[in-house]
Amino acid sequence: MTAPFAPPALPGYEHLYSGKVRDLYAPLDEAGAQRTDRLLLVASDRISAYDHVLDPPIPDKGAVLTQLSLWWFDQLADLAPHHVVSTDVPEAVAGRAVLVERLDMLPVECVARGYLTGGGLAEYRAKGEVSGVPLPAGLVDGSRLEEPVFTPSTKAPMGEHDEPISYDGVVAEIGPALAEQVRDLTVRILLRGNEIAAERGILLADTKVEFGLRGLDLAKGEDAGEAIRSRGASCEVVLADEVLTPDSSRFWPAEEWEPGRPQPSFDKQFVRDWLTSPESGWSKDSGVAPPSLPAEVVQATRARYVEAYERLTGTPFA
Ligand SMILES: Nc1ncnc(-c2cnn(Cc3cccc(F)c3)c2)c1Cl
Repeated sequence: MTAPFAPPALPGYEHLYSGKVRDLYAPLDEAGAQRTDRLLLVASDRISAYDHVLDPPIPDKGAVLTQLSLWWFDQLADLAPHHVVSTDVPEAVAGRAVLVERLDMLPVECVARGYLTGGGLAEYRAKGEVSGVPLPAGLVDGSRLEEPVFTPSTKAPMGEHDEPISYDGVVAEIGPALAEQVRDLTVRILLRGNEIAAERGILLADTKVEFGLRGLDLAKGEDAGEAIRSRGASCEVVLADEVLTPDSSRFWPAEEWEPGRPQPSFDKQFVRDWLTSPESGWSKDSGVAPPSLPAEVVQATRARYVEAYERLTGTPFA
């Protein structure tokens, strides 16, 4: 992906990969070779909407979401060990990068939904179920589910959309023990997240987490999938990537929740409203890149990220 905003070169690190809004680096050892036990996860200020990376970046978005994720890892430490090693990172990415333990990642996007919307709602409307789980009749956009439903998907190749898979598909991919463990953990993480967030006026409609294995000890050239299926059940499951951020989860302002229509996004509504207003001169089905966001939309969006962080953590964003 030729990112419009090139990720910074970081001395002592090699850039490995860039997603829409995040960049991945490998620390180098004294000989200049990639360390194989660590990664540097960098959150940029880029914001994505309607499958486009928008312009300009949102100042401090990367730092706010990194600090929020670190706070959640700490809140969830009794549920699952995590991959964070250090926040001692290069000055160029201070506050918005994390040094993490390199894990053997499970090839599953672990999604749990506490409220029905988006792709889950579409599947429900078509089939009366989501990811093979039957749901009661009469649910509408934004309906709260009795308990969160695990709706996993495969990790699509770069730039493509993840494909929903059934729970049995997850079992086939990673084995029954790990499948049950990640389903249970994903649901518990969303429940705990909502216990904490609801008190602060935020609903987490759904979330996507990723897990990696500690202790798989892949041999050179060994097939990871095979190793996971055969030895994964005796490894430690570690919560990786980012957790319960507005980029990995749908954040809704609790006081505006009203089932039966699309819910406003806590953080992205100003962007969506402007992009879909006549003022932008853009149409989301046009397939062309959206115009640059006006300064007031950028500032209002920055303020919503800071507000989410301060409400949830109870700490002023520095
Ligand atoms: N602890 C880990 N061990 C091994 N791999 C990963 C890993 C690989 N990819 N991703 C997603 C991603 C995170 C940031 C920036 C990107 F561009 C992509 C996460 C992790 Cl977090």
